[in-house]
Amino acid sequence: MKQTPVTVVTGFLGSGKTTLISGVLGDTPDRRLAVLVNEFGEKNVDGEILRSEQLGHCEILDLEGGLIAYSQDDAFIPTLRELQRRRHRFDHVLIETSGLAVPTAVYVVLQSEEFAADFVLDATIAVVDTPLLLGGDFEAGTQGSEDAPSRAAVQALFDAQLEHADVVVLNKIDALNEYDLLRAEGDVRARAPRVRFMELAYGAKLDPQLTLGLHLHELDAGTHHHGPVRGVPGEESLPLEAQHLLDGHSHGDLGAHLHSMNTHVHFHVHDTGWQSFLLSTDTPQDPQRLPVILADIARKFPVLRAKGFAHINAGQTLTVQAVRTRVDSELREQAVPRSELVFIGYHINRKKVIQVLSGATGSTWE
Ligand SMILES: Nc1nc2c(ncn2[C@@H]2O[C@H](COP(=O)(O)OP(=O)(O)OP(=O)(O)O)[C@@H](O)[C@H]2O)c(=O)[nH]1
Repeated sequence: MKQTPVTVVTGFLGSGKTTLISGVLGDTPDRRLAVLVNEFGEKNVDGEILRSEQLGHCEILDLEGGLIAYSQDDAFIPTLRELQRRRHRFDHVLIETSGLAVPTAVYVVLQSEEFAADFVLDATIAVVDTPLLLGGDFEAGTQGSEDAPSRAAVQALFDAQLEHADVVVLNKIDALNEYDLLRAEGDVRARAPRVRFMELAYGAKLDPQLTLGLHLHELDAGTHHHGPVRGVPGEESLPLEAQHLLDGHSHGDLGAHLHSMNTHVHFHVHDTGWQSFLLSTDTPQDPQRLPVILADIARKFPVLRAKGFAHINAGQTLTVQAVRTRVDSELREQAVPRSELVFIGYHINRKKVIQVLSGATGSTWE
């Protein structure tokens, strides 16, 4: 049996990974897909969203616990093992990494003795929130300024995700003009010159042919190679002369492999500045007011992402998706027993968020 291709979808918090994957799943009814969703936070909202679309040809598996780790991983490795046993049932595996992860740990696990013969990396796709990129939100701030640590942490992660991508998808581009797109492409190329393809996703839609079955790493599968692809035409496809620039990601022997594991640990040591917490309440929420309140909270505190479900009444639920101060919400005819929102940010103060949220909504959040 051929190796099962694995596509890794990475991208910063709220860039549109789940939306994009959901579109790909909808467009590929003929493929049997397994989707592994890894979220940073106590609750897997993305997994629930994908499952709610009821796509019979896909199996959605949650990976709890934040970041996929190199070893002693109690979520990713057992799940992959489980998929390995049922490999004949799937044509392709998609892994959505958390918005705070760099996908190198996934590569190392895929290349390990246990999995290398059965799985092969197809491509790593990084999804970019283009308006935020153009707005300078992924730039480090002025040294000494109050938000400098948070901005530096955001930039480091954003750049690291791009650095490991084969394909970068410029997302949320619906309202952008050609000049903006060229500027965004230039910015990405300057940060990550080794990216192979740039794609534009209008309305978070991408042709599945540009997403699945790219075979960008197949020729290298036996040689533990995650660097430039040798099988794709064009000058970008040539291997880099200075392979050491790949920071341990292109290697043909075990020594280099071990080296790569060591050099990448720093990306996965959890930066304790990143925090996430789940707040919930039993009190029904006002669907008009809640989004306004959440935008206000993102203005007051370093909350970069908030998402979840709010209980409105016996028959209605508000799905809430906030990326910084931009809050999307949607009323659904579906009941949830209580409101649950996940907040993610850099050094956010849970108590202060509770205070403002409880005061503004007139409910006790805890
Ligand atoms: N306007 C616009 N909004 C989008 C687009 N793609 C995604 N969004 C919105 O962006 C928000 C975040 O989208 P998600 O798909 O949940 O992002 P994500 O990368 O999976 O988020 P995390 O897993 O939390 O990192 C949602 O409100 C989406 O509706 C797009 O192309 N245009």
